[in-house]
Amino acid sequence: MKSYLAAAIQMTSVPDLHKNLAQAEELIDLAVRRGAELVGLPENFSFMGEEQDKLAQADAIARESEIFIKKMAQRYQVTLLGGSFPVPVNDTGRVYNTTILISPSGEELARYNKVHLFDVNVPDGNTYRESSTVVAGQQLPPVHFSEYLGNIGVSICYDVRFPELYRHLSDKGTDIIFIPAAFTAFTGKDHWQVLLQARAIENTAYVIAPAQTGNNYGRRLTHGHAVIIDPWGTILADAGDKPGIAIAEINPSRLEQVRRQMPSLQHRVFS
Ligand SMILES: O=C(O)CNC(=O)[C@H](CS)NC(=O)CCC(=O)C(=O)O
Repeated sequence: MKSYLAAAIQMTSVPDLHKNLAQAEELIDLAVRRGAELVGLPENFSFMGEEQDKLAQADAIARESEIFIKKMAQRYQVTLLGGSFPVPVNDTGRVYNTTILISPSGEELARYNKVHLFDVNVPDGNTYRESSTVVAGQQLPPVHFSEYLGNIGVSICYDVRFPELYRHLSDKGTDIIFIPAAFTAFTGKDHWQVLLQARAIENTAYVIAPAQTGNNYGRRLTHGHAVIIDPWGTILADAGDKPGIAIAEINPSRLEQVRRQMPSLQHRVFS
C-alpha cells in the first residue's frame, strides 16, 4: 500500500438522471485534477426523487449508472465507487440499492446490495419506508484487496448504525471503509459525524463518506458534510453543505501508527 489522495464527492442529486450524471462528472473531474486516485460518489447519486418516479425509471437509471461509472473510471483513470443506484430485482417490482467499486480499467472490483433499509418515522414528521421499493441485500459486504490502495470495504448509508457489519469488514482486513450516504438533515445534525467517527475509531480504519446535501426534491433535505476520517477518528476533510468534494491523504504509515498506539482490535474478548 502507498500514500495517495482519496476524494468523497458531495452532490445535490435531483429527480433528473442526466442532470445528476453531468454534476457527478464535473465533481469527479475536480477530484482528479486535485490528484485523487480513489473517488466515491454518494448514495443515489444518479437519482433522488419520489419512490414511485425512481421505480418507474429504474431500468434506465440502473443501466446508465453502471455504464457511467465504468466510463468515468476509465476516462479519469481512477478507482471509483458508484455510491449507490437502484437495480431492478426480477419479478418483484422492486430494486436493490446497490453500490459498485470499479477499477481504472473498468473492471468491477466489488458489488454490494444495501442490507439495512431505512424504515423510520423521523421526529421531524417525515416518514421513510425504503423497504416499500427496495429489496434488502442478503449478504455481508465484500472487501476488495488492493496492494496499492489498501483493503477497501463497502457499505451504504443507514448501515452505519450497525457496527457488526463493520466488525465483519474489519475481520476481513479492511483498511478503508466507504460509507456513501443520503442522510436526512434532521438525523444528520446529531448522528452523522459521531457514527462515522465511531466506525473509524473502533475499527482503526479510514472512513470515506460521500454525501448528498441540500434540497433534493419536495421536502427531502439531506445533511451534506461528506468527510474523510483517519483511523484515529480525526476529520481530515469536510465538504461543508454545498456540492463539492472532501479530499485527503490515505497514508499507510499513519494507519500502522494508530494501530500500534491503539491496539484495541488485538484486545477483543468476545470474538
Ligand atoms: O430518500 C431517498 O430519496 C433515497 N434514499 C435514501 O436516501 C436512503 C434510504 S431512504 N437514506 C437513508 O438510508 C438515510 C439514513 C439516515 O438518514 C439515518 O440513518 O439517519
